[in-house]
Amino acid sequence: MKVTVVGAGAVGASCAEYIAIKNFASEVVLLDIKEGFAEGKAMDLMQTASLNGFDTKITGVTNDYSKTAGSDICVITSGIPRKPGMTREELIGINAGIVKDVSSNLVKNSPKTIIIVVSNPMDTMAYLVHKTSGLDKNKIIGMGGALDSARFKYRLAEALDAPISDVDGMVIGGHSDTGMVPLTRLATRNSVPVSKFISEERLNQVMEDTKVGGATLTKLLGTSAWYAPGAAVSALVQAIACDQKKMFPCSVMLDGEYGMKDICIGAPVILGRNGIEKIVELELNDAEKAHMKESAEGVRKTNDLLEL
Ligand SMILES: NC(=O)c1ccc[n+]([C@@H]2O[C@H](COP(=O)([O-])OP(=O)(O)OC[C@H]3O[C@@H](n4cnc5c(N)ncnc54)[C@H](O)[C@@H]3O)[C@@H](O)[C@H]2O)c1
Ligand SMILES: O=C(O)C[C@H](O)C(=O)O
Repeated sequence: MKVTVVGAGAVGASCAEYIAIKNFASEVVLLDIKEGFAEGKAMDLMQTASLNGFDTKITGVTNDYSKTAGSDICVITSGIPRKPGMTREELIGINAGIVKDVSSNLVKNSPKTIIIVVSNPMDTMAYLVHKTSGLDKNKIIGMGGALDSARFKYRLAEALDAPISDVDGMVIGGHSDTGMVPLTRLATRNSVPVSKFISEERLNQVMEDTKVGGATLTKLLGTSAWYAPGAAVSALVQAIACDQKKMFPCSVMLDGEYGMKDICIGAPVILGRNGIEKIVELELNDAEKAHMKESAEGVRKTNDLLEL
């Protein structure tokens, strides 16, 4: 199993590290445009192998796509992150060109690859890869919901004063400060709806804190987060590589599901060796449907800025 990660920055390196530590891939190629940077990150990570007990071979390359040939899975993290006060959507001007070039180079060298898009604004970047790469739709996956759901569970556990392993919940919709749809109605603590334990007001607070999860970290860190994003990407890569048939909310091209077409937006999917093996349609209530519709309008507005 060969995995390429483009962008050896904060998220790319974190993702490569988690993939290696989980020890399921034979090879991870880190590629960056900055001279020597990916080589340095790869060497540093390889020097943790004997300490962390993994056999995955990590190599770094400067913009040499021939070294990515035959990748089963490629992850795109190249591009700029936001600074405090910015939205993800403001990154489109720089990141769209980068993502388009990178995905075209990846597909040229690995025509059968599955691509996981991470660069922001992620739903629009996933849409761009759908429109320009020629890959089948099951092979293009946007990572956002897995991270947002992890943050949702963190906030739920905090509100419930419970261990995170006790809680379950999912965030669908767009990966943006206003577009996320945390499904509070379906969130549980050991199968019991969380509304049994906390007030509606507290649950609304959990929802709002979840939606601005990325912005909160960006304000604290001065740039956007990388540990949980890297872990979320590695979980998707593992689900595909190990054919786990696990369910994650991912940005997926819809064709009638959730009443939408021609849009990439977060919805639960089953991930396995073929990438997106199924889109799971949940029965949403009217408020959730309205929230999803509003979220989609926001994503479409950003998609309209693309020069396709
Ligand atoms: N979808 C998500 O949930 C999620 C989570 C976190 C970050 N992100 C996004 O991921 C992206 C990367 O974030 P980061 O914190 O790792 O940024 P970073 O600046 O640390 O790393 C980005 C790397 O991309 C490289 N790069 C730029 N152009 C390139 C090109 N054409 N080819 C190859 N490499 C190139 C840069 O040299 C840099 O090393 C940002 O757009 C950020 O918003 C998304
Ligand atoms: O918040 C960001 O800009 C980065 C990423 O999308 C995140 O949610 O951490």
